[in-house]
Order: sequence, then C-alpha cells, then structure tokens
Amino acid sequence: MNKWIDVSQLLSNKVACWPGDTPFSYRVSWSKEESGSVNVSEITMSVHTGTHIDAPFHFDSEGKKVKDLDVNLYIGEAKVVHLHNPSSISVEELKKIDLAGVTRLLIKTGAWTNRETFPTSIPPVDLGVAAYLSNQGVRLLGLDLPSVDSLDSKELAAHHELAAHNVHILEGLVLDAIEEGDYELAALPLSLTEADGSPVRAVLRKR
Ligand SMILES: N[C@@H](CC(=O)c1ccccc1NC=O)C(=O)O
Ligand SMILES: [Zn+2]
Ligand SMILES: [Zn+2]
Repeated sequence: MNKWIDVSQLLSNKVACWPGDTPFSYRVSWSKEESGSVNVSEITMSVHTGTHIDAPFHFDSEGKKVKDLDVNLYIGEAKVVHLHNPSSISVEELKKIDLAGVTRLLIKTGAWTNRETFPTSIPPVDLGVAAYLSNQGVRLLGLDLPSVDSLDSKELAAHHELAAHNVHILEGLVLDAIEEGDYELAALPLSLTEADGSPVRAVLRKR
C-alpha cells in the first residue's frame, strides 16, 4: 500500500501571507506554569494562508460559505499534472492532458519557489479554462500558487468563472516532489460556519 504524502505548507510564524492580510501567529496563551496543568495555545491567521480552499463567499457576498461546501469535493481520486513555468494556465495547454474521468485536477507550475516570501507574480488561470474544465467533468482545481488570478487582480475573474462553472478552488499546494499521475487526495476544510475559506491539511497517495 502506498504511503500518504503531505503536500501542505508548514504553518509557522514564517509562512508567507498575502500582503496586508493578517499574519500567521502562534503562541502559548496559557502556559503550564500559569495554569498548573496544561499548555494551551492560540493561532491567529487569515484563512487564505498556506494550503487552503476558497469558498465562493470569498469573492461573492451571496456565495456559499465553507460549511455549505460538499466534503466529497475534497477527498477522492485526483490527477497531478506538470506545466513547466507557464506564463498562464491556458486552455491550449490543458487540451494536451487526458482529463477523461478526472474530477480533481492538481497542477504543478513550479512558479512559487520560496514559500517563506510571497511571490511577486504568478501565472493566472486564463479565461475559458473554467468552462473547459467543467465540460471535462473537473469539479476541483488545485494549484501550487497562492491564487488562481494574478496577484494584482481586483475583479478576480478566474475565481468568479470557476465558481460559475462549479469548479472549486484549492490553493497553495506543495507539489515540488510529486510526479505526474493518478493519486488519492484528502484536503478537508475545517467546519467553519461563516468563513470564506479554510486552511486544509492536503495529502496525496499514489494509486
Ligand atoms: N484570492 C486570494 C486572496 C486574496 O485575494 C486576498 C487575500 C487577503 C487579502 C487581500 C486579498 N486580495 C486583495 O485584493 C486567495 O484566494 O487566497
Ligand atoms: Zn484563497
Ligand atoms: Zn483564491
């Protein structure tokens, strides 16, 4: 039986954060010395830090929140493909991939090299990709990037298009050591009732 491989970013005070967003912080808020019995800690973070999923509420105030998302999206068969430092994620490139039976597509671009600093530019998901993937039956798109849109985008066109075509978003994967092929994925969001996104622990197992 193949082993599960962790494809999540480490959550430490060094993790990169979207410029201007709440930085990640961890601290022991009640030490064993103080409490007399236990160490108790707290974390503060943006839900868009590290490896995470977006709920449509992130970019649509009427959109689904994390609690409304189907857990079945985030567990099951997934295909990993490599695009080699693409300038964007294009329909043309995706047409070269056999997507028959693929419901979860994970793309390694290699474009985010130092995960302790936020990238200055990333390849965005082109317009038309959402419609293409959805026609092929893809329901979850995962990337090794902090966003599916370019970092300076205010319209978040790819986020909106993906949601309109019912393709869900998983961002910030660590796919450096993952070869192309068929895997099982587990990347469950927390059961946050109100949130627009959630950190996940993403793991892959070769099929
Ligand atoms: N779309 C990005 C997050 C994002 O856009 C963002 C996150 C925190 C603070 C500001 C953000 N975008 C501002 O334009 C994501 O999905 O993780
Ligand atoms: Zn996000
Ligand atoms: Zn996003």
